[in-house]
Amino acid sequence: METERYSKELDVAVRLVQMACSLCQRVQNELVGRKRDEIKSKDDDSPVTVADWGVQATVSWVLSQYFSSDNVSIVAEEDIETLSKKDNSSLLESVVNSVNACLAEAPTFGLEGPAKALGIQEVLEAISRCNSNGGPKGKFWVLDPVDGTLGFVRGDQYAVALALIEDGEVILGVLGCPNYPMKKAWLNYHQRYYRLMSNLSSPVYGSWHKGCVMYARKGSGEAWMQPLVHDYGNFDWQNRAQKIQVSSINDPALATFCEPVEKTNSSHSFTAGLAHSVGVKKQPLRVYSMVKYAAIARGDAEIFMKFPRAGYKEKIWDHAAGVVIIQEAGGVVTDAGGRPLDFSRGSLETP
Ligand SMILES: Nc1ncnc2c1ncn2[C@@H]1O[C@H](COP(=O)(O)OS(=O)(=O)O)[C@@H](OP(=O)(O)O)[C@H]1O
Ligand SMILES: [Mg+2]
Ligand SMILES: [Mg+2]
Ligand SMILES: [Mg+2]
Repeated sequence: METERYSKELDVAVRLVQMACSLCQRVQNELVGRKRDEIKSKDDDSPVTVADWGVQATVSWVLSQYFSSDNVSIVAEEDIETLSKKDNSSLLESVVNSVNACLAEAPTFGLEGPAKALGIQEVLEAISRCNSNGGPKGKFWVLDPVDGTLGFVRGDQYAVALALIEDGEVILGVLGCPNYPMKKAWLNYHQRYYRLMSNLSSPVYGSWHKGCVMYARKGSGEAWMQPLVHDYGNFDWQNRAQKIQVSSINDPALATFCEPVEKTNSSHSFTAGLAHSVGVKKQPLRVYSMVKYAAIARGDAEIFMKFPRAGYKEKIWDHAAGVVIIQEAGGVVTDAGGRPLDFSRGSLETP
């Protein structure tokens, strides 16, 4: 039956993203509190952390356990170049520890972990196995282990994004948003609390803070959101899933648009001009990462605009999961020319 295709893939992917969110929460608490020396810069000056590598290793390892007969193919953001440098052995050790701590929790998420802890080589192999080139034919997973790493290291919003692509089409998308609560009102409460407490060096996210995981399967006409397992303990988290839909507001004067926090990632002046010209009056909602897609999918905002500077090529892992979730929640995603995003063009770019 058509609707049941990929149900195992979706089930494993949702559990896996839940588990990855738990890894990220642990690392974010440590980073924001203390271990700032474990934030590394990549060649383009963007940050990368134990969580980026740790999630990539964990997702890669679990997918290859569950779908080994499929010759799992994964396109993902990170590689092992920095981690393999002699000077970075303690960083590598932190990654291995975080992967093993995460996999040890696998049964809590209904997944099977390894019989014994993974060694350094196994972790490096799991990260570097995600080197597929993607392309127009066949099936491959796309992973952004931590999207919005800048938000992540600032103790703010970030997302774990996993998607499955077949013959150039996004079939499944799962978006974990550990700092994006199930209800928008809780976010406002959190932000007020954050401002009040911003002079504290310790993590500000208390146990009351709730994150969510969104997911959708292409063609199902449904998109779903569930709370983080980590926030609910092992209690009934799957039954707490709720359907989400994009906003029904179609008057630009009542609409809110989302955009990146960083001006260097998208021109704020260009979007302000565009918003003004179509009658948008409200202030933009600036949020790090694919949480912007999450905000649109459940109707917290109506429009998402991103216009990178000339020369920057968008990566498929920054969009795939978000696009299918928005579409199944009733929304539309296009490039600046009004065309659908093209996920068949290989690992490094959409048009
Ligand atoms: N120059 C430039 N222009 C456009 N986009 C860029 C650029 N540099 C990076 N990136 C990618 O954008 C991801 C974060 O983008 P956001 O749209 O969420 O921006 S922001 O964090 O809110 O400022 C971010 O994803 P992560 O690396 O996963 O954090 C980058 O892949
Ligand atoms: Mg990204
Ligand atoms: Mg990333
Ligand atoms: Mg990055």
